[in-house]
Amino acid sequence: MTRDYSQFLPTSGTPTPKRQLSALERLGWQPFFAQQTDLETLVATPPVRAVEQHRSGLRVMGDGIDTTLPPGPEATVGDWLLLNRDLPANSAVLNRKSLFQRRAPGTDRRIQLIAANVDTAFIVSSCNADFNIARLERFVAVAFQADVTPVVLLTKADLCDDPSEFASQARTISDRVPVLTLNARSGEPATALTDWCKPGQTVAFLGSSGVGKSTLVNALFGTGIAATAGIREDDAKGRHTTRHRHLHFTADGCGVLDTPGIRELQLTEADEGVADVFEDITELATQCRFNDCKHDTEPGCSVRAALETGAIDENRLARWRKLVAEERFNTASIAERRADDKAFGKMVRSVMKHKKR
Ligand SMILES: Nc1nc2c(ncn2[C@@H]2O[C@H](COP(=O)(O)OP(=O)(O)OP(=O)(O)O)[C@@H](O)[C@H]2O)c(=O)[nH]1
Ligand SMILES: [Zn+2]
Repeated sequence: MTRDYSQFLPTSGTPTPKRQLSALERLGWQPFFAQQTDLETLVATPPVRAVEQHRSGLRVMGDGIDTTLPPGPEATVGDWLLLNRDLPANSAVLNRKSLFQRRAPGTDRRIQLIAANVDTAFIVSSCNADFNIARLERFVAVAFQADVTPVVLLTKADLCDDPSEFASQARTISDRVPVLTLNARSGEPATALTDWCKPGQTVAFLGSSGVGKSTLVNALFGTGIAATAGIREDDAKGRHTTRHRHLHFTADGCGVLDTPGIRELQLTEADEGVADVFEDITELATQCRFNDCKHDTEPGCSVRAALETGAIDENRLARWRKLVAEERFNTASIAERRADDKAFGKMVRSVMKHKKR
């Protein structure tokens, strides 16, 4: 039998909708991964994607492959590996397009890999009291840092008199972040999210409890959920619960990442993500006279000057200060934290002083 290896090779641009996707493409195989290797290697060590993380190992799927790798590879859900059939624990991990990671709590504070190769992060909040601009900015910073495209979804638009009020607030976060309002319980998500939930794409949902993440995931899967790669578990109350990290695929071939860890991602090692969200303020800060300007009382401070002319918003500046402080604190090691304790206390007091509400 002659096998068709053309699926391994990079295609130019995005696949045309008419072409039938290969098994690998339906798992999220993209030119980015194909370009890292060659045909010979791909035949000897077929690519597989990590879809579930268990204590006992990593479940991986490929073209006609569904197996569990013993612990060994430094890999997480979403990763692409080249399966070494003789020594599965030695399977090589391909370079990642994107990566969510966090620092473990506790003393060693190791970096933990949360999810790899996510294309779009839906940052979910609701058109009600859950809506909190600072929290949204924090999630957007985490997504930027991970190299994942953030999209803000504001659910429960059907329960709110004026959803556009929430949307316009969310649009002030960054002009690089689309904002949508919707009723997650209606037919809207299936059509509103199609730009991002395309075959071969991988998406994740971030947001606090009760905002509608599970409802949105269910809407994407429709009734086809039982036919997907990973079957979801239900607890006694019939509510969907996720006990381990899990990537499952819609009938169309869009990967949906379900992980409890990703919902409460901390802001750590995310200075670039924060800088991206507050691009304007970051840019101004580079123009201050002093490199270490605290934008407080220093002469020649561009940030304060912009504040005075109304070029930047006072509340937004306060949120930036708080996010920068939070990021620094989370990223610092325990030893650094002890050493910086005094400095940090001072920084917090200074933030509080600047924060009007
Ligand atoms: N009317 C209306 N109800 C919604 C909407 N989105 C979610 N809900 C309801 O809000 C409740 C919480 O939704 P979930 O999807 O369970 O929220 P979640 O974000 O998955 O919550 P956790 O699993 O706790 O993280 C459910 O009763 C949903 O039916 C919406 O857009 N409109
Ligand atoms: Zn300054």
